Amino acid sequence: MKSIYLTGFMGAGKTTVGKALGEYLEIPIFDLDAEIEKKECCTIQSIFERYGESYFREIESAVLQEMPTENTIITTGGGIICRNENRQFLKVKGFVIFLYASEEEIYRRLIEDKTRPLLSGDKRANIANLYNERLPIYRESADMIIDTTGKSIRMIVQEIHTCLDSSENGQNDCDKNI
Ligand SMILES: Nc1ncnc2c1ncn2[C@@H]1O[C@H](COP(=O)(O)OP(=O)(O)O)[C@@H](O)[C@H]1O
Ligand SMILES: O=C(O)C1=C[C@@H](OP(=O)(O)O)[C@@H](O)[C@H](O)C1
Ligand SMILES: [Mg+2]
Repeated sequence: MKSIYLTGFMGAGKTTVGKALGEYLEIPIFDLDAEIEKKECCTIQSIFERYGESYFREIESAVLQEMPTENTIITTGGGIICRNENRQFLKVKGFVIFLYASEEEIYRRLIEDKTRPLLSGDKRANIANLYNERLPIYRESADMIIDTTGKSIRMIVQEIHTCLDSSENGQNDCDKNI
């Protein structure tokens, strides 16, 4: 089985859902941000502060390509789809599940968050700008779309499981209209 890559905006629940999905399906799971922090011995915030976003993006692409491409769940950072190189990699190597959440829900989930450098300052405006810019790209690069808005982690995991089963049987009609 090709590895499953969870994509979506910051706060969509990629890291949280990925961990629960890995436990449920008994598949190993890697979180790209956690792998980057391990490799750099530094938090994501410090990497942005010290070296800037473009350095972070270089490391992110390199780490993406180091991850197993079979039988693994990879939870990506929200910006993975910004680079064409990464989109091509995901398209060829993986099965991409876009975790959607409404902009309002993203804001609610991240209202207290201080760990995401791209949201520092005017959080509402930063979310709105990036969200509108990225939404079509998440959609286009997805093999499956799951709406997480208002759903518990358990519900999302079960929905993904059901959708993966129907996709194996040649059907994939999960939340195509988002
Ligand atoms: N379905 C959900 N419902 C409510 N809160 C959620 C849900 N999924 C994630 N969260 C919360 O949103 C925040 C961001 O989740 P996280 O997994 O780090 O998202 P991502 O990795 O996509 O940025 C965390 O506080 C997490 O507990
Ligand atoms: O959307 C982005 O550009 C980013 C998302 C973050 O990961 P999460 O999506 O897990 O928050 C992290 O990779 C970094 O702060 C940049
Ligand atoms: Mg994450």
